[in-house]
Amino acid sequence: MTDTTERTAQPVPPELSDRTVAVRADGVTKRYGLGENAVVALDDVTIDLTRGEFTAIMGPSGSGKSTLMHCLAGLDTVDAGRVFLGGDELTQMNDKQLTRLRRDRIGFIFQSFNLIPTLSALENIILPMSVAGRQPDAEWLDTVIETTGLRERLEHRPSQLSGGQQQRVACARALAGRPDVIFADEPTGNLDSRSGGEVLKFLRESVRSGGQTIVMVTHDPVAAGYTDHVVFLADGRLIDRLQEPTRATVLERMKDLDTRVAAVEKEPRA
Ligand SMILES: Nc1ncnc2c1ncn2[C@@H]1O[C@H](COP(=O)(O)OP(=O)(O)OP(=O)(O)O)[C@@H](O)[C@H]1O
Repeated sequence: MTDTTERTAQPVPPELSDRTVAVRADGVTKRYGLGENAVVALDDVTIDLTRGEFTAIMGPSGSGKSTLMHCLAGLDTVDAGRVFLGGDELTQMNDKQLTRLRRDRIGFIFQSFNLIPTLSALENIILPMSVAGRQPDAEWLDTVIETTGLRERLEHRPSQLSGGQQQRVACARALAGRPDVIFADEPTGNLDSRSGGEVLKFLRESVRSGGQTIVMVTHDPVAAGYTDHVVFLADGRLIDRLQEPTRATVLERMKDLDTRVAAVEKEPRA
């Protein structure tokens, strides 16, 4: 449950009250450094991510993908603009509230799996709930274990699992608490194409059958082809979107991206 007592009440944009928007960035700007050395990592980014969709964030290296993900997930502060998770404004929350929100309402999947080496697969899967003092929903946990194909591996430690199996543990960990949204940062970056494909199929299935909302940063057009829609960043700005992407249409759009990047770079910043 969200504690609203510690933050200043701010009007929530009315369109968020229909509950179809899972995550929203509204005019978000993020700078790193000061003065001449300042880097504008995000430049007035406005985006709505729909509940129950699988979204890919793509763009060239340094375009702001990770920064956007971190700002949307309450892992980083913004310099201007507002970020919402459902009807709750992250940019009005203090550190304690953000920690609680990330723990209770957001799942994370990282390229490097980030499993605890001394814990078994099952202990890793239920760790966020254990930390939060919550009991896993036994039926849902069983479904997650079944669909990730980990039943025979639950007692194994991460070092006893393949990369693909470790990432499936990380996926199961992210899904087990039924978060409002899962943020995945290059989840298949350390996997061979077969294991990567299995993880992506699983993520897509959790969106299609389970109604999960997933936001994934990726460089890979194949990975983006598993999603419902792709947003493209260049130089900290949102420059394009693609619905129902396939590997081919993503590749085609990426070819066009260089031209667009050149055009964006010519535009003066506000
Ligand atoms: N902590 C930081 N301090 C200073 N500059 C930063 C910091 N984090 C990111 N940046 C800069 O902000 C810009 C956007 O970085 P970001 O990591 O979001 O890009 P990205 O698209 O995720 O890149 P990549 O695909 O290479 O991971 C880059 O110019 C980067 O150098």
